[in-house]
Amino acid sequence: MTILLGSIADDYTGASDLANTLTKNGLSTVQTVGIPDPSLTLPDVDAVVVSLKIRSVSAQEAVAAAGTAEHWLRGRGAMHVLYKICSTFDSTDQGNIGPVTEALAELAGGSTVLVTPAFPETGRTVYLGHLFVNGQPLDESPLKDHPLNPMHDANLVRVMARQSRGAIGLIDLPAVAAGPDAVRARLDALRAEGASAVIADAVFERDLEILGEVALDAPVSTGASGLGLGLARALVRSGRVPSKVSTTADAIRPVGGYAAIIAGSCSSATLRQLAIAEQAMPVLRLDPERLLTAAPDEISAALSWAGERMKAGPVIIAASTTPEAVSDLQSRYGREISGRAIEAATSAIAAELVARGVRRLIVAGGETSGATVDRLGIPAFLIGPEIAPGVPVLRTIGNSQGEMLMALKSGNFGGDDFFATALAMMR
Ligand SMILES: Nc1ncnc2c1ncn2[C@@H]1O[C@H](COP(=O)(O)OP(=O)(O)O)[C@@H](O)[C@H]1O
Ligand SMILES: O=C(O)[C@@H](O)C(=O)COP(=O)(O)O
Repeated sequence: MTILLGSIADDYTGASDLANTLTKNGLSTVQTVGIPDPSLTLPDVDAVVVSLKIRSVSAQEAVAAAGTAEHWLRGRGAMHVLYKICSTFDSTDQGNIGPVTEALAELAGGSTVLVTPAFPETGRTVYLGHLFVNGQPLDESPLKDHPLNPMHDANLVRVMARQSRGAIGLIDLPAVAAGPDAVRARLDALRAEGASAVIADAVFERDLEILGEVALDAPVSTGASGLGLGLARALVRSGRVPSKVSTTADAIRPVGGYAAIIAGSCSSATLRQLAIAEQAMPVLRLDPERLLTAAPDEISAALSWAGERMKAGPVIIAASTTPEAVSDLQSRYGREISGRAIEAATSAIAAELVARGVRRLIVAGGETSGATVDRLGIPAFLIGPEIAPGVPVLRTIGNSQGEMLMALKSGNFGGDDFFATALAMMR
């Protein structure tokens, strides 16, 4: 397999979001979970997105894992590697976007890296280095209440500078709108001033097409699905994409079995989606405190609750709760401990449901999805049709339970009726 574009995604929902965007924009794509075992047969594709779970680990651990993935991707022919980060720049002052970006650049010979989390289709735009989420500055958006990485600064030049060794520059919208040569000139000037990375403004898809074209001049870029769109369209325009057989149709053949939804995201979008779904299907609200203090009992109670119900139709099991309840739990048990314990419990429930016949599984939340996919031991996914911007139907490859259909929903993505829409596409 020789690939054109490689990507390292910092979480699993983000990886499926990017794989969806690349597929929609002309690159056949497969999503792997970590570096696949050499015995796993992958289809011949244009792009591979390696999913890692490194968004909230230490910078040192993230750099090491990303370096190994980069080596694997380059070994398969990737000329360009995109470090896929969250469109809401989820990270802390201690990492990991800056350190991983700088490390990947060094591995590739030391270029200044173009960085943009803009993804206009989902309302993420960057202007004068400031990130807006559906029109609200990042620090006033629901991301200010994220359970693991609350975002309190919309100025990405500042945010990334706090995480980086080198200086961070800005390529503003007038330069981007002026076209690829103006961006190249600005990038050269910032490189001469010693910038290790530059935040690039982008408001419309045409801005991302320009940035994608310029990004391909270098071996590494950092961004969200919007930059993926720009890179894919630039590769297609350049005539470098051979026509390969689409794997999408294969990805949605029905699998049967029971259907379940596991939610660990506490984002406002997921809370709304759960409230809507609750009117049409059974929803179990887990007791988050018991997931920390009496997990085995709470897990077996959830499995008993699901037992007969899932034979009649899809069921939802959710740990998700309001920002007030999250901070109350965290003030008593700690942020990290609460998050990880709840992920362990929700993934254990998911794995047991699969053992009992669930073959269509939707997971809401990035960390929650990562824990679940790891627990199930799924090595890779084919990319099916889009359920909502950023969320495709996935078909598992190479897992011991047999083929399953899954959707890994970023907490913030999807319309109010996301769960019903997804279930209708997963038969
Ligand atoms: N009731 C709760 N209280 C505290 N933390 C929770 C609760 N429910 C879920 N969590 C944790 O919140 C985090 C949500 O992150 P994630 O799954 O990545 O969602 P998102 O996609 O919205 O970022 C996870 O670590 C999850 O275990
Ligand atoms: O870029 C995005 O917004 C998503 O692809 C993503 O990474 C979301 O992360 P989670 O909200 O933690 O799922």
